[in-house]
Amino acid sequence: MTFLLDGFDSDPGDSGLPSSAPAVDEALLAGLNPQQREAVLYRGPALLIVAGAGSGKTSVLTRRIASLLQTREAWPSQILAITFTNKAANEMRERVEQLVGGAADGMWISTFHSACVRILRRQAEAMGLKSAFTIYDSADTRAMLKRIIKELEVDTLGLTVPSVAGKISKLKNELADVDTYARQVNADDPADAAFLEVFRRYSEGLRRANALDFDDLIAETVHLFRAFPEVAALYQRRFRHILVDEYQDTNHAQYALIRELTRPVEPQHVPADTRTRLDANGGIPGASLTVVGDSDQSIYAFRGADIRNIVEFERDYPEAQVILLEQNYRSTQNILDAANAVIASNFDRQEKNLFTTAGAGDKITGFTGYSAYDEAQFVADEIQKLHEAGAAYKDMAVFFRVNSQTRALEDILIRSAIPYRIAGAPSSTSAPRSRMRWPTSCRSRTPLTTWLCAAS
Ligand SMILES: Nc1ncnc2c1ncn2[C@@H]1O[C@H](COP(=O)(O)OP(=O)(O)OP(=O)(O)O)[C@@H](O)[C@H]1O
Repeated sequence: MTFLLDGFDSDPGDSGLPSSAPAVDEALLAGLNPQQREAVLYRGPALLIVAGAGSGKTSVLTRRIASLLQTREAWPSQILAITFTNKAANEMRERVEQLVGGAADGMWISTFHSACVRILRRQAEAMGLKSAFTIYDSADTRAMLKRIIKELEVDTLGLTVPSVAGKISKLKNELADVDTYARQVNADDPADAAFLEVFRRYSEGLRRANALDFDDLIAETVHLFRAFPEVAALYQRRFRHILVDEYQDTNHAQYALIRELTRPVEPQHVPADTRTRLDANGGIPGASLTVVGDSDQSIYAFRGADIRNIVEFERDYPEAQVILLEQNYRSTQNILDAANAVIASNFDRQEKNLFTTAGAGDKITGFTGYSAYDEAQFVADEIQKLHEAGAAYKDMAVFFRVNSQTRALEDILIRSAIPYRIAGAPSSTSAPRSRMRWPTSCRSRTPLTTWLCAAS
């Protein structure tokens, strides 16, 4: 087996982890508050930046990366920055490039999934896969599961495509495969036994198709590193600075991946000609890890995010430095006080108190309506008032807890001829509206509802 990677065993300067502040160009630090500045400049094995909403974490992360490049503490290829979305990765790359220009070329700024795809394509052979493996998206997964459930006729046991897909995803995010699950399953329970068989056939189907699903990308990379320490060592040697954004939303597999990547390189995996500083045992110290997050902003618990990853960071990395970013640059103090009061009752959180120098601002208005339509009418009236006072519609936003709540507001906005756009969810108006909105009236068949039903 041959392993190919970019040249990286020649650090710029000393590759160790200096603990004193580096000589960073002051222009890069311009405008930062003292905590942000410390978060950019701190050097050590592990750093947790607890960043409240709107506290400038993106500015800090990008400047931290830029400072590593500018001071030549790292080659671009030695930096791995992980974000949660491709959009965030592109934005971060652009912002780093604005700060250091072409010096950012060759740096890995990507999502967990993209980074794992790159690693797996290079090392696929070790996994018994062809490097041109296919990636199954959720539609491919659903199609295969639908076929398997039908073949096995297990829908009668309550196994649906979404429930099975969700359970398989959860297991993979916990790094459990078919064999691990088989050991813990209750074989006397027909539904459990059926699920195990579906999971088994699904895994075999993926392998026959030389395919991996989204969750496999991360789990298989972890398995690869654990099964082939020499492969893990390649990436441990390569990435000397690992930065992870939105750490509160990492699941167990993502957490395990970061743990593998930040392990020290064992002496037997250190090339004889390395110019990297070695530790007392002749190995290479683990990569420097920076994570940014906020337990109060965790939003992915439903898909396996484990808030303990951030809350227990200091246990996992005992030498970690913790820096709190509490100054908010987006909101007024009244809004922050309300937010602080709400998040104060979150469990498992790092204590912090958001503040601003922007002043108290307007008071918050609370309104309790009698119905969803009552609430929606209130919102629409407020929008009209603001608009008449000179505010542009595009500068206003309405937030919802669940997508289904858009329906009442959309109805009222349409009626009031207020232009709007739904972000992040399908518009409820694309659903068969009259049938869903007037089911009772349709049965009563007044002339108006008859027409509405006919139009649906
Ligand atoms: N030191 C600072 N002085 C003035 N403005 C700042 C400072 N730091 C950040 N900001 C501004 O605060 C806003 C939020 O910054 P940024 O987007 O980096 O924050 P964030 O923590 O990533 O936000 P969120 O997590 O809520 O998305 C931006 O408009 C940014 O320009």
